[in-house]
Amino acid sequence: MSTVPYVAEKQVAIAAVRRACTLTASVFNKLVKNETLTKDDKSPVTVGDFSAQAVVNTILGHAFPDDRIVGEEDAADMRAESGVELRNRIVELANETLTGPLQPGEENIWGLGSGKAQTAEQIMDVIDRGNYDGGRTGRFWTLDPIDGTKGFLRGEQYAVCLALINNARVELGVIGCPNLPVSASAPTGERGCIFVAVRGEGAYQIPLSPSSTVEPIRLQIPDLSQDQLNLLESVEKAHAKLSFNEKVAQVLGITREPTRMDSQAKYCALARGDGGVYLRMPTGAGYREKIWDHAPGSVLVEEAGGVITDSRGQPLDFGLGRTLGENFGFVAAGKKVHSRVLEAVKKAKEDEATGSA
Ligand SMILES: Nc1ncnc2c1ncn2[C@@H]1O[C@H](COP(=O)(O)O)[C@@H](O)[C@H]1OP(=O)(O)O
Ligand SMILES: [Mg+2]
Ligand SMILES: [Mg+2]
Ligand SMILES: [Mg+2]
Repeated sequence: MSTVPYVAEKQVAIAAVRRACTLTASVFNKLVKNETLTKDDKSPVTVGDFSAQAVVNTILGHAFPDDRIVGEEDAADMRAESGVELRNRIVELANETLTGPLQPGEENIWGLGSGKAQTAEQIMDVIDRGNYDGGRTGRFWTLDPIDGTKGFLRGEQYAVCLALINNARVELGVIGCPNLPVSASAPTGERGCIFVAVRGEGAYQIPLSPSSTVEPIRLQIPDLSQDQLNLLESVEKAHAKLSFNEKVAQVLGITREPTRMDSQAKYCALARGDGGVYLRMPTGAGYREKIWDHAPGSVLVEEAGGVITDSRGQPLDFGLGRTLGENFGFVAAGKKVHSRVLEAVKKAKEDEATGSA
């Protein structure tokens, strides 16, 4: 008799992402000026990022005490003498979310709905449980508490992203998108969805609200016709070489405008057929992509029948540590389109090298 893998992990991951999404959505409406910091790499981080990491790590810690976590944030700024205000706000937000009443689907998750608040020290320690370095062997989670912080700050797309990796293979991915329309055909309609994939078990879209009775939707990347095809790409010019995307689109004969969207919501859009190709090329500034920025998206795309590789067609390696190593960019698409895109990238690179474009 075969058993369905990762049932408990999936339930816990969905509950954790749901709670974190409730937190980030409410923080957005209340954010004030000094609640956003600039990190050493010049990227922004908000009280929402820290407290969402505290919430997810706490839930994972209760459910799977031996599991390690590779999380984007750490508590160093909160521990600094100047960080008192920041710390108090994050502790308040995290406790508010963790002590909220038990939701459907959380019945077996110990520690939730207990009403028991954590101390500041405990919150900082639990955020720092995300300091694991990753690697080739063993089991660990990756967490990006707010992916696309710039999109979050603009009130646009962002995502809470969680994945489980075992021996360098992504086994489970859960992506919460509080601002993503439930259906691309109703862009001004209801917003908020979660995307879930377990290796070998398919990719699904489920409602963000735990009390919704809407059934999961199985996702399969459709075979898009040439005139339906377009590129999914970053909003931020510093994150991806958008001028190169334009050349690739030309080579492919794509006529539709690209869809620009922050965060791993791009992988979710691809998985449900809202756009045919996610192309992310390095800007040349030496940025190394992080495993938490692609782990859940990669399993989602693969389980929706698609393919994800670097721009040379090589598989992504999640066993190298916190980063994906040397950055050759990413190509994700349905099977047939993917090989065409790799050819087009090659051609655009050659044209660039010979100056013929
Ligand atoms: N210089 C950079 N180049 C590429 N990606 C970056 C850079 N700085 C931050 N990022 C990360 O890129 C992702 C956003 O990409 P996109 O613009 O396509 O949404 C985020 O994970 C963001 O981190 P963060 O999680 O802090 O927002
Ligand atoms: Mg960040
Ligand atoms: Mg990110
Ligand atoms: Mg982030």
